[in-house]
Amino acid sequence: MDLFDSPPQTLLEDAEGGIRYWPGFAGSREADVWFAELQRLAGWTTSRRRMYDRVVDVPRLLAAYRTVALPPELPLAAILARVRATVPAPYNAVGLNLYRDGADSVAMHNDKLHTIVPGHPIALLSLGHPRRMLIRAKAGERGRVAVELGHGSLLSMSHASQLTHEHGIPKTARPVGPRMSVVFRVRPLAQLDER
Ligand SMILES: O=C(O)CCC(=O)C(=O)O
Ligand SMILES: [Fe+2]
Repeated sequence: MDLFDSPPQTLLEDAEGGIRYWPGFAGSREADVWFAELQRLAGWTTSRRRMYDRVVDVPRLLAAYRTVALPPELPLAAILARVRATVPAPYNAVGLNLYRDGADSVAMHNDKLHTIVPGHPIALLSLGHPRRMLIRAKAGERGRVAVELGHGSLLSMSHASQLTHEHGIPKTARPVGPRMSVVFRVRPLAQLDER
């Protein structure tokens, strides 16, 4: 069977496709090129967030585009076409995260519900050094799944899964190189500029 026809691993089942993982979504040479171009050319920014009574740096770099205005020097249109062929949806926004080293992370969360349209998935391409994602039920037994998001892999998460589960990329003390995620979402029109 061709690598690109490989079926996904199902990490969570629900009525909307659950959470699925394609380890070999992109070939490693192609993923190398995407990583290098995005690292060099995307409009990376730092951000600050209120955490309780403090304002802290978001521990990763961010970039965001609407799919109707993708900069032509970035490989995002090609990536989007490939992602849509595997996880079809009318994606209108792409957010990029760059984890510079093991100190960069994203805390356990679900994607903000007012910024994603019900019924549509979130599709997440990973590039660069593998990092572990934890997925945990919000209630009940709180069973936990860990998935090592490899270079060139794709993860899809249903909208429904954002109601029942949290996900995050914990910091790691292991020496790790940079890792990027390229996250396609269907945003409500009024929320297109929100991350
Ligand atoms: O980088 C990742 O794999 C996760 C990013 C994420 O959860 C988000 O951007 O909401
Ligand atoms: Fe998320």
